[in-house]
Amino acid sequence: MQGTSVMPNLTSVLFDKTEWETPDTFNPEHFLDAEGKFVRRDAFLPFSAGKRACLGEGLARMELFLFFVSLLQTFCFSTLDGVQLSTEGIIGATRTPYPFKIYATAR
Ligand code: HEM
Repeated sequence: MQGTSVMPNLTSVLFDKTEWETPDTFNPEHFLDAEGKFVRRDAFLPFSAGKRACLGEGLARMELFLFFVSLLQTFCFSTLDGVQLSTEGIIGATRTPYPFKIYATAR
């Protein structure tokens, strides 16, 4: 009906067991082929798709790249002994990780 608000739930595709080998695990190999080269996956839609897709995608990708590359060039990150980090999160308008502690050691 005209005027109806629609909120797509991207979790259904970003954690789709028929699209991802290990959807509940941090697994960079989701984006690597057998030779270790980057592969684009159609199911990776954090910025949504179609006419109402994110207008800030280019800016967000650039900022995330600069932010994480600067951190990784400066620090080594590790977990506290015996602590296993969880990919579970707090569900709201976005999915946020539970608070966690890690070591950041200067490189
Ligand atoms: C990691 C960062 C970001 C993610 C994951 C993200 C994700 C999304 C998603 C999924 C939508 C579609 C929402 C819907 O279904 O209606 C959206 C819309 C939008 N985003 Fe982003 N976004 C990010 C950063 C940004 C930034 C940095 C800007 C602007 C500087 C931006 C501007 C917008 C705008 C204007 C829309 C509405 C587009 C429309 O409805 O026509 N976003 N974003």
